[in-house]
Amino acid sequence: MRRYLIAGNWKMNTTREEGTELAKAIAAGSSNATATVDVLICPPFPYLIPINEAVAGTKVQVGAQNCHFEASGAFTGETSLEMLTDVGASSVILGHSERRHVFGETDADINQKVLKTLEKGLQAVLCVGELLEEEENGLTKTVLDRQMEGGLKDVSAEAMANVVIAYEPVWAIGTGKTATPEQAESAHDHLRKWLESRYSADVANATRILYGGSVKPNNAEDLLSQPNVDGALVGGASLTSENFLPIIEAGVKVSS
Ligand SMILES: O=C(CO)COP(=O)(O)O
Repeated sequence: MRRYLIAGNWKMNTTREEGTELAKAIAAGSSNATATVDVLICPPFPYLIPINEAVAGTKVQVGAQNCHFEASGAFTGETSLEMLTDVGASSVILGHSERRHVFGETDADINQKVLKTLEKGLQAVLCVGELLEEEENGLTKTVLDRQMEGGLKDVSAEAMANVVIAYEPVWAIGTGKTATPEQAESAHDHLRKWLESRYSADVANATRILYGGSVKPNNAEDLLSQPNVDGALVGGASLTSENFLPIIEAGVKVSS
C-alpha cells in the first residue's frame, strides 16, 4: 500500500512567530501519526530556516512552494534548489494553479523545475488540475493529460520515485467547494492510468496522487478513503493545528 502524504501549503500566510508556533504544534500533535503517514509543511521562503529548526528531531518534513531551475545568477527575486537544500527543504510544490494562473507559468516552465528538482534529489510535488470552465466543458481529462505530459517530459521511470502528483481542481481551491469523493476518484483513476501507459504498472502503483481543494477535517476521511487518493495537499486548513491535525489523523485512520 502507498504511504499517505498529508501536506500543508501555507501559501503567503503567517508571521514568523505564528508559523513557528504552528510548526511546533503540528510536530507535537503528529508525533504518533508520523509512524504511519508522511507529514510535510510548506511555509513561505523566509521562514524555512526557523520552521526547519522548529520541527528538528521530528519526522515532519519541510518543503518549499516554488523554485527556480538555475543554480545562481541574475534572476532577481528567485530562489534556487541549491538554496532550498541549504535551508533544509526536502520537497518543492511545482505547478500550483496559482503559479500557473496568477504568475503565468507554462507546462514547459514547470517541466524545467521538475527536472532540476529531481536532479538535485528533492521530492517534486507536481500539481495538476482543470479550471471551472474546463470542467464544465468536459475537458478535465484533456487538461490533466496535457499537464502531465508537459510537466513530466523527460522524467525517467527511476526519477518518478521522487515525484508526487497533486490533483487540485482549480474550482475547488479556496472556494469551500470540494470535489465529491467520486469526482476526485475519477480524476485520480485517470491520472493513475496515464502513469501506467506512459511509464509502467509499477510506477503507476508506486506514485502517490494527492487530492487538494478545500480539504477540511469534515471531508478528509471520505476523500482519503478513495482507492486512488493517497493523501492531501491542504491550503486553508493547514494554517491551524486544530484543522490540520485531524486531517493527518484521517490519513492514519484510512491507512489502518
Ligand atoms: O491550493 C491548495 C493547496 O495547494 C488548496 O487550498 P485550499 O485547501 O485552501 O482550498
